[in-house]
Amino acid sequence: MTDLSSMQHDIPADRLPALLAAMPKAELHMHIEGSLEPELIFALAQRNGVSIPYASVEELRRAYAFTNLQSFLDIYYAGASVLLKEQDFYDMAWAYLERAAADNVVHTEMFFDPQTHTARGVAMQTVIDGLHRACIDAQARLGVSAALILCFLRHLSEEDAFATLEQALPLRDKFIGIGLDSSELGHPPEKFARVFARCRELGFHLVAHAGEEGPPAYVWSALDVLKVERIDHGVQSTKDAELMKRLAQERIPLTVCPLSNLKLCVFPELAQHNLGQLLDAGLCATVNSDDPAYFGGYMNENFLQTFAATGLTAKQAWQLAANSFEGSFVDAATKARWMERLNECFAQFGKA
Ligand SMILES: Nc1ncnc2[nH]cnc12
Ligand SMILES: [Zn+2]
Repeated sequence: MTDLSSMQHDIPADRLPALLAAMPKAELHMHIEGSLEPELIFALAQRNGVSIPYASVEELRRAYAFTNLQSFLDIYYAGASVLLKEQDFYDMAWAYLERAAADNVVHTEMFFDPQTHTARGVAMQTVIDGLHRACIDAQARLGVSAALILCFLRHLSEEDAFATLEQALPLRDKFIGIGLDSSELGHPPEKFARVFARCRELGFHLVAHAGEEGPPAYVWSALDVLKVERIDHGVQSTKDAELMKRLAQERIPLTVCPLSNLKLCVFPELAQHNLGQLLDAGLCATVNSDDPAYFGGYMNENFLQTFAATGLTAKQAWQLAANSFEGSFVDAATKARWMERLNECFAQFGKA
């Protein structure tokens, strides 16, 4: 039997960046529309004859200076306006999946925001078919398993969420879960109590953004009212000791996104990020990219920059990867296989 705890300590500090890049990992929190790179936005705008209010890729990239979540969302929704055809959704997802494979992501659960597209007259089927086809190809051609989670936009009404669910139900075999995203403050989870109850009856996995900018109370109500299985972000939970105890005891996964938190000014510096505190308290915290095209990094960049800034260790790297498998919506046998790959990777680095 391998002595894992000594193996995790035996990795020399100068090998940590290579280990972070090489270790197998799952991504549980990324918005596929947030993977649209400026170059692809321009290419799709030209292909579809859509005009965008930026003269060049550089000018668009310069606009990515955010002060909070809303300042980002305004640009993010504008960027998504170039997506019209099934092939557009496929191309966007495929570009992300290739990047994920390069970062040794073995499994990804991708959020999508159908209301952003159906409000512009794009059919639900166009959105889901394009994304789903990329997921199928990712398994076959990249060896990456990929699944979709449909998110309701919380700045819109519950009635709109119900209508969106109705439109998506004929395609229910193509997504595994339901999430809640967009402007958090002023839109508490309980606004969506009834539609989440319906999604639960239908057998979907449930997640929600909570405690990104919003208070710990939103994390409580995501758990108790919406009955979600994971909390997206959740970094504000450290302000509530009772909540921290509950999250640790129930091993509720928190899908933390360090570069997103930095770019949206949730933390003033990456060095002040509370990821280490969440791990030390025994929470099932994970690292994720959120909207990688907008926040300056995909998975490995999130790991590398966060570890460099906060001094997290190889043992914590192992814990984060293990947490990502634990928190994923796959069967136990698949999780066990990924854990073996993770341990093999650490054993290799321990020897080198
Ligand atoms: N970080 C984030 N928070 C809430 N909604 C989002 N939609 C895309 N990224 C988001
Ligand atoms: Zn998010």
